[in-house]
Amino acid sequence: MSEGSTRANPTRAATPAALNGGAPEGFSGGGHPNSPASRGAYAKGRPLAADHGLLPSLVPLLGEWLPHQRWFAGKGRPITGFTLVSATELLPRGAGGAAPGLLHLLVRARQSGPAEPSAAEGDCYQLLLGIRSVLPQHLAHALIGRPTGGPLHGTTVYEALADPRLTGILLERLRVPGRLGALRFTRAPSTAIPSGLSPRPITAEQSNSSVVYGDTYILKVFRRIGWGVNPDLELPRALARAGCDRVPHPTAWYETTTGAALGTEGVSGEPMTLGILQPFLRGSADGWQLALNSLSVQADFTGSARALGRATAEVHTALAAALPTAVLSRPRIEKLAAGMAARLEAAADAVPALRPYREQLHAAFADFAELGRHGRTWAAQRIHGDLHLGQALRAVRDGRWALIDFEGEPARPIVERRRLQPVARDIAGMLRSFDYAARSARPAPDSSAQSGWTQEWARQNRAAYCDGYAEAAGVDPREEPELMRAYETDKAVYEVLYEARHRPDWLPVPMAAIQRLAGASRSPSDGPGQRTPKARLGQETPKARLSQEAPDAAEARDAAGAPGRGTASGQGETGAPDHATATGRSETAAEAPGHGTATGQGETGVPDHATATGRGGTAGPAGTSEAGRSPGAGSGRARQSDTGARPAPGAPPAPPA
Ligand SMILES: Nc1ncnc2c1ncn2[C@@H]1O[C@H](COP(=O)(O)OP(=O)(O)O)[C@@H](O)[C@H]1O
Ligand SMILES: O=P(O)(O)O[C@H]1O[C@H](CO)[C@@H](O[C@H]2O[C@H](CO)[C@@H](O)[C@H](O)[C@H]2O)[C@H](O)[C@H]1O
Repeated sequence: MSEGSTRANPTRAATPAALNGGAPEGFSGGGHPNSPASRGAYAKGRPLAADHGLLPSLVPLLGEWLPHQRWFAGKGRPITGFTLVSATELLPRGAGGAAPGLLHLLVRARQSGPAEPSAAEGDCYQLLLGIRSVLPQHLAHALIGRPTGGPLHGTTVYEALADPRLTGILLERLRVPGRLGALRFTRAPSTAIPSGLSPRPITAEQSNSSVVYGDTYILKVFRRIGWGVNPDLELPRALARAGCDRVPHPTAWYETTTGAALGTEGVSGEPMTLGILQPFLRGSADGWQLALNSLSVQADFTGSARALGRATAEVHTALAAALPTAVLSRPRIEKLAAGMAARLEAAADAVPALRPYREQLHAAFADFAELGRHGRTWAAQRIHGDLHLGQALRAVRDGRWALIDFEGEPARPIVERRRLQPVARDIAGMLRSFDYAARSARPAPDSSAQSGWTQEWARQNRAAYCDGYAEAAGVDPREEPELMRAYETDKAVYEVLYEARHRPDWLPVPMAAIQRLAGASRSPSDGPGQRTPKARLGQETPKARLSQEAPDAAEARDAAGAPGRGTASGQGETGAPDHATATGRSETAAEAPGHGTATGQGETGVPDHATATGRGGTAGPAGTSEAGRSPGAGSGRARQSDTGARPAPGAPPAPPA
C-alpha cells in the first residue's frame, strides 16, 4: 500500500463511522514521500490542506454523500475508506467567513466487493467543495455536511458546482492559464474567454458534472478520474486541428500531474484531465430527447437517424485521417474477442441476472474470433468509444448533428479507451441506443400495440442510421454481421454493468437486449440494423437525391420540417420508402390525440417541441430526472432548459420481453 493511509478493517460494517480517513503522509497523499506528488501537490492559500486533519474530518460526510451521487460509479459496494490524492485551495474563505471558499480535492474511495484490477486501490474522484459558515437557503440542496474537527471545523461544506459564485471562480481560472497547486489550467491557442458569464449547472443526467456559462461555454468537470489524458480532450483537439466541425472544439481545460506519480495503470508522466471548457451549442437538442419525443407521438425519426449515421461516418473519417490507424488481424482479433469474453465474465460476476445467458453470449465473441482465425482483417482507428443518442446534439437551426463526449465508456480504464478499435464499436453503441429509446418509451394504453410500434421504430431507425453511415463512409456496417453482433453484445454487457452501478432501475432495458442477443440465431437476419426492405425505407432513391445535394442541405431540409416529405401524398417527393414513413407520420399525427398540434417542428414533424399529450399525460420534465430514476421518466440526457424540449413521456422500463 503506497499511499500512507490506514485502511479500514474490511470485515467491519461500512458505516460512515467505520470509514477510515487515513491522512496521507506528506499532505498530497501521493505515494512516496519524495515523489513530485508529495512535494508539490498542495496549493497556495491558507495552511488548511497542510493539516492532516482535513480528510478524517470529511470522511463521515463523504461516506454518506458520495454513494448518492449519480456519478459515483461504485453503487452497491460499501466504501471502506478514503485516501487523499491532492487538495488545492482555489479560493480561500473570506475573513470572518463572509465569502465562500473553494477547495479542490482528488480522493480515492476504496470499496469492498469485486473491483476491476485498475480500481483495486479505489476509484479516484474529483470533488469541488464549497465552504461557508452558513449555507444560504438556495444552496440547501447542495449540503454535504458540517465537519467536526479538522481545519474545516464549524463550517458548512457543500457541492461547489451548485454555487454560481464558485463556478465563476473556475471560469476565471480557465481564463487565465497557469498553475495553481496541483492543478494546471490551459487555454487553446488564439482563444479569449470573456469574463462575467453567468454560470448555471445543467440538470442533464450524466456521468460527470457540467456547468453552462452564459449559454456560451459548457465546462465538464470529470468525476471519476483516470490516469492519462482523457480522450474527450485528445480527440476533439485532434478533430479541431483537422478542421472537423462536427464537434465543439475545446476552448480551455485543466489537469493535474499529481496522479501520474501514483499511476498504477497509467501512462507515466501524462497529466490527468480534470475538466474541459468548450463552446455551448445553444439551440440544440440531444438525440435521446429527440428520439423520446418522436416515440411519444409516433413520429418518423428516420431522416434524423440517417443524418446521424452520416455525421458519425464523417467523424470516423476525420479521426482516421488525423490519428494513427491499424489493421487488425488474427492475434489482435482474438485478443479483442478475449477481452469481450472477459468483460462478460466480470459483468456476470457482478450482476447475477446475466449469468443464465453467459454461454449464448459467448458464442457471439467466439464467432468473431473465428473469423480472425480464418484470415479476416478489420481496420482499427480512434473512435468515439461510447456513442449513443445522448452524445449527439442536433442544431434546431439547420438540423446539423454534432457529436460530443469523446470520453469513451467511463467505466473502462483510459488506457483501454484510447486503443485503436473497429468503428463497429461506435455503430453498435448507437444501434443499442435506438433500442434503449424504444424500450424507455411510455407505453400507450394499448401497450401491446405500442410495444410493436416502438420495436418497429427501433428497427427502422437502426436501419436508417446504417443507411446514412453507408452513404457517407462507403461501407455498410450490415455487411459485417458477426462483427456487429459481437460489438452489440459487448455493449449490452457493458450497459448491464453500467446500469447496475449507476442506475439500477434501468437494468431491465439492457437485460431485454441480452435476452434478444442470447437468443439470436447466427443468421444475418438477426443482425443489427438490418437492411430495410426497399418498400419501407429504401436505399437507391435517397442516395440518388443526396448525391445531388450537400449533406447539410439534406439535414437542413430535415430540420425545417422536410417540405414536400410530410406533405407529399402517398409517395413523398421521390416515392422513396423514407417518405412513405413521413407520410405515415402525418397520418399518425392526425390520428393521435394531441399529436396534430406538434407537427412542423423538426424533421420528424415533432421532436423538438412536442408536447406529449394524448398518451396518458406528461411525465415530469425530462430535465428534472434524478439519478436512479426509471428510464423514460424524463430521463436520459434531457436538457429541458437548454433545448426547449418539453416533458418527455415516461414509464418504468418494460420488463424484458
Ligand atoms: N457543447 C455542448 N453544447 C450544448 N450542450 C452540451 C454540450 N456538451 C454537452 N452538452 C450537454 O450536456 C450533457 C452532458 O454532456 P456529456 O459530455 O455527455 O457529459 P457526461 O460525460 O458527463 O455524460 C449532454 O447530454 C448535453 O445535453
Ligand atoms: O455518461 P456517458 O454519456 O459518458 O455514458 C454513460 O451513461 C449513459 C447514460 O447516461 C449510458 O448510456 C445508456 O443509456 C442511454 C440512455 O440514457 C442510452 O441512450 C445508451 O444507449 C445506453 O448505453 C452509457 O452507456 C454510459 O457509458
